Amino acid sequence: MALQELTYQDVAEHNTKKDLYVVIHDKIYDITNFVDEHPGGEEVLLDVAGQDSTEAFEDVGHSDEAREALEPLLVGTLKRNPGDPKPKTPLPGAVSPAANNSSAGLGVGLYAVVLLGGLVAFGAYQYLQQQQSQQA
Ligand code: HEM
Repeated sequence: MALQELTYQDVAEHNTKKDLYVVIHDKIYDITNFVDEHPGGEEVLLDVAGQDSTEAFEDVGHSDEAREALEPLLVGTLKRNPGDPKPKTPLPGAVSPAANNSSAGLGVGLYAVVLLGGLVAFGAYQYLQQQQSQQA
């Protein structure tokens, strides 16, 4: 079956046990027939029915097997509209370029702040040393 492009609103309509879609890493899965098989129980899946469950899925630390179990359930990809929630936490080294950029941006930003703080402290230390040696 060809993959559909669905919006959040479309996915949100599939939020019952008999018709259950979830979004994981911007891909849409029809997990209706998987709910009863889920080793983690149906409750957690019903909690995220029709929603982005990337975070919930990744927080559990699902195995490669679990990821493989997703493949046959794929029905489409997510089409983000302006104002939709941002992508959830990406996989380490994830394929989604948008998600990757945002996390890389934060990482680099954080390094920059730490580095800058270090430089300022070092500069101040040097300055004080110089002042002291001039006084002596
Ligand atoms: C929608 C696609 C999902 C699939 C295909 C899936 C698949 C699996 C599989 C195969 C396992 C067995 C352990 C493993 O191989 O990692 C598992 C365990 C588990 N899953 Fe999921 N899962 C999905 C979504 C979720 C979500 C959204 C949650 C939300 C919290 C969740 C919570 C859990 C928990 C708590 C376990 C551990 C159960 C235990 O060890 O007692 N799963 N899942």
